[in-house]
Amino acid sequence: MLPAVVKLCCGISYPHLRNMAGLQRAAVAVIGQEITHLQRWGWSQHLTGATAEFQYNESSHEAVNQMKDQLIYVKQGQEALRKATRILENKDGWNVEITESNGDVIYSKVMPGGRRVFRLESVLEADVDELYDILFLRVEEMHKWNPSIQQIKVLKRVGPETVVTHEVSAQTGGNLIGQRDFVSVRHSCKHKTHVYLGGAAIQLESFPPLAGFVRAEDGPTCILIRALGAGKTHFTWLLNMDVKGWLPKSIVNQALPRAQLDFTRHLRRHLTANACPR
Ligand SMILES: CC(C)CCC[C@@H](C)[C@H]1CC[C@H]2[C@@H]3CC=C4C[C@@H](O)CC[C@]4(C)[C@H]3CC[C@]12C
Repeated sequence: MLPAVVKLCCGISYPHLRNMAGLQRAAVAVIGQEITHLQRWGWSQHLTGATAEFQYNESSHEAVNQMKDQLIYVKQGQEALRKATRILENKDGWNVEITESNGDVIYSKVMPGGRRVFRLESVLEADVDELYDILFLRVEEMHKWNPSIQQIKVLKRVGPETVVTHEVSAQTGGNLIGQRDFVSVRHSCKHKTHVYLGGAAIQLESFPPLAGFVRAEDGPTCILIRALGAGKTHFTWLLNMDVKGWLPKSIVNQALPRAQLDFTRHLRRHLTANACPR
């Protein structure tokens, strides 16, 4: 019962909870209560002190530490989403960058510190669940329909709403920036009529930059999908990327909105190819 409650509380699937002895379960219970508390009141500072008041033995130590790690990823994902939505909510300073004949518009804005971020607004012929499935649940299949991506691998499934991913962009002809790889935490927040997909670059000791690759940083970023009815959705994508490497700003600021238009074009094509006959 208890492991199930903890799993429900934090959305973490953790197989060896099932085999825990009394004291270990009690340690987990303390964390479970803490998680419930954090979820109720918002994530607060006391995450690192979550288990401090409880004495647990050696064998449960590792399990508890792993749970703490997982909580940290969830917290990072939530923070990325919060920061990215704050950028989107601030309506000041956005300029139209590109207007497409299909109605897609890309706006851009210079953030304090000088980085230009891009916001794509688009209407897609798909429902919220379908896009959630394609963009979050089947993230590893993205390279199959999007030639800008060489590979996406889920490194850690932290829970149903949070994953840690390794992404490699493709070396395509028109890509002036060159191939990049990213390690990110991706966090989703799904409701019936809207979905938030947030993400941010993270450092993983177990996954240092690969030789021959420039490790770029994506985020804080988010995609917001909103149902419009009649099988249509509004798609907002904040692209906030540090591509790293030595590149003139003008090249980067041209390539990023291009990458957004390419992405949406491939996504539309994939949606049409997958459409069920009505
Ligand atoms: C211009 C060069 C450097 C990069 C081109 C490829 C870019 C557009 C690719 C590389 C990795 C990709 C991201 C990989 C994973 C996700 C998580 C998913 O839930 C929504 C889409 C999103 C956020 C992708 C958006 C497009 C993306 C940022």
